[in-house]
Amino acid sequence: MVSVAVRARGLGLRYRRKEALRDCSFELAAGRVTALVGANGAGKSTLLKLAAGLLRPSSGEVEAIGEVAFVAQDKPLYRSFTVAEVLRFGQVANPGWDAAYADRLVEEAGLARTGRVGGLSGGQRARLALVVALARRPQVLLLDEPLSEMDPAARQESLRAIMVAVAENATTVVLSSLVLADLEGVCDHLLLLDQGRVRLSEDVETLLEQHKVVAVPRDTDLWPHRVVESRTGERQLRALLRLGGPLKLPAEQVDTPSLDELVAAYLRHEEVAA
Ligand SMILES: Nc1ncnc2c1ncn2[C@@H]1O[C@H](COP(=O)(O)OP(=O)(O)OP(=O)(O)O)[C@@H](O)[C@H]1O
Repeated sequence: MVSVAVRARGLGLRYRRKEALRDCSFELAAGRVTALVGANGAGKSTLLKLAAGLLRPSSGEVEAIGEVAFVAQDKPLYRSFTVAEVLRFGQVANPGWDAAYADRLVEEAGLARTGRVGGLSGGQRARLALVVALARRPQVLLLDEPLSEMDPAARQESLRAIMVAVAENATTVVLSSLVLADLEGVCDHLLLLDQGRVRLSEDVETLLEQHKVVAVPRDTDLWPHRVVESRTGERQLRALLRLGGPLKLPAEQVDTPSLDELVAAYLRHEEVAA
């Protein structure tokens, strides 16, 4: 049986006037990497803060099992501290701190120990925040747009560090991102938020298997498949389908979408009520 590391049931959060999350239910398996995606304002940060215990739900509940580390979008670190001081503070504040691992990660990130946080670039600060989170050896690692300010090399290295942590400690990772291309091949699970609701919470492999892009004559009957998105030309119909059974089309009319394309199509199209 798969053990669950993060579980939400009927989770809702209302900021004064704004309902940021509504009736969200999902389960994330331990040791998996979840990409949390959605448009600006969809509720990603709110969901992570709730899972980290920094906000209290207005309704329902969310539970993360074990030691949780959360890195917020603005990567809060004391600007007047040096990198070495940040690490020392991390050690004092966290009983599970792995100092040797922290040193190694700082070295890999090329961060000078004597440099002050205030003098780091946004991307370097993001890497340091990630080091601090990883060095706590948490069971659940919640990262709010961890890669957004990093250059491509730093993104790759940070993702690698996260993947090593997952492999070594079976860490459960949830990371939000607006750019999915980075996460393709890294995430096992997709949690897609749409205006505060869970639109998809599924295994990435299953999602990719169950969606196809087809280019067919206009009058083709697509039943029993569900059309996520379609574009009709003069004679052709191009559609992203969620399969409702075997797809009986010639191979040249069928393509597999990338995860990025799939998510973009879902985000462009609001759910049509059944
Ligand atoms: N402190 C707050 N007070 C009032 N409304 C808020 C607050 N924080 C967020 N919101 C609103 O709640 C909704 C969800 O915000 P949230 O930051 O969770 O979205 P997000 O998906 O993380 O967005 P982004 O991709 O832009 O970071 C938005 O409409 C936002 O304006």
